[in-house]
Amino acid sequence: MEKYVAVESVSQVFNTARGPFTALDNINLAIRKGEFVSLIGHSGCGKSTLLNLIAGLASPSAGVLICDQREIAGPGPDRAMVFQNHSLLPWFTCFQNVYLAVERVYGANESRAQLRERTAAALELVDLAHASGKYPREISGGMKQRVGIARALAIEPKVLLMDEPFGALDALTRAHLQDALLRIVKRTQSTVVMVTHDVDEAVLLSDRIVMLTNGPAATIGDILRISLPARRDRVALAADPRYLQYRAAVMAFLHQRYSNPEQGGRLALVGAEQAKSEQDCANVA
Ligand SMILES: Nc1ncnc2c1ncn2[C@@H]1O[C@H](COP(=O)(O)OP(=O)(O)OP(=O)(O)O)[C@@H](O)[C@H]1O
Repeated sequence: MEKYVAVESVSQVFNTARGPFTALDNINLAIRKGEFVSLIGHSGCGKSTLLNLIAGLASPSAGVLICDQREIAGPGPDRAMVFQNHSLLPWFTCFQNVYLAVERVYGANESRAQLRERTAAALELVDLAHASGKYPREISGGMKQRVGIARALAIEPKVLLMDEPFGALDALTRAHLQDALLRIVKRTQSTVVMVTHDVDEAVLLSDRIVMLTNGPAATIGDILRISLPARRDRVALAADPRYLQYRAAVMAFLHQRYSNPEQGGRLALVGAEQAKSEQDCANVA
């Protein structure tokens, strides 16, 4: 497998008032170009910490992270982040918010007309050309989030990093944006790493789901490869036995092998055999 993003023996220890806190312990993950990978795990297990390391917003305590054969040593235009909170500048229009990012990356080498063209194309990609002159306060939460995605895509990052991008949205808007994201990344062939809490979202969008164990010292507990057609129709998938099987496997990991730490701590590993037999039952049901 041609690895494009690589996380090699990465650990992250934070210095806290109560001493060192190991958030991540020995994470190894290789992601190929164009792959869509979701990170899932209970609250506080270290998903954002891992995403921030790939973004270059923090350095690991141990190990190395690589993007396109270069060590990640800080943030760069090859990796763009979309946050749960869209973080748009309220005094700028949608167009200006996207333009600002485009100018920062391409301003030195391209004319203003080219920068405007890039900005308009990105807004078009998320179906927001009609709202480009509006201010963030004048548009809905889902539209703001789409501007955030346009801003990230406009700089043509090699890797799109998303931290619960649809977490704050209602179910219908979320479904609409998930479908839009699937279409967009198919068109742009972007490599995507997305943090999510939503099992259905993970199965619908991902090529692989990386499941993290509970912290502290979280590590990768399991990786599930999703072999579903690239063009995924949520309505058809809802009754697809493979979809239900993948869903059950993630649920078994989250609720049996590693249940919520806030509801009883790190439970004993149920074991692959039991998880598998439960998964088989779910398949039959
Ligand atoms: N700067 C920091 N200093 C100390 N501890 C930190 C720091 N950042 C994160 N942590 C701790 O590391 C662990 C992982 O945090 P992280 O935010 O990555 O989890 P998460 O899986 O993204 O959680 P959530 O799903 O709730 O957003 C948590 O216990 C958190 O308290």
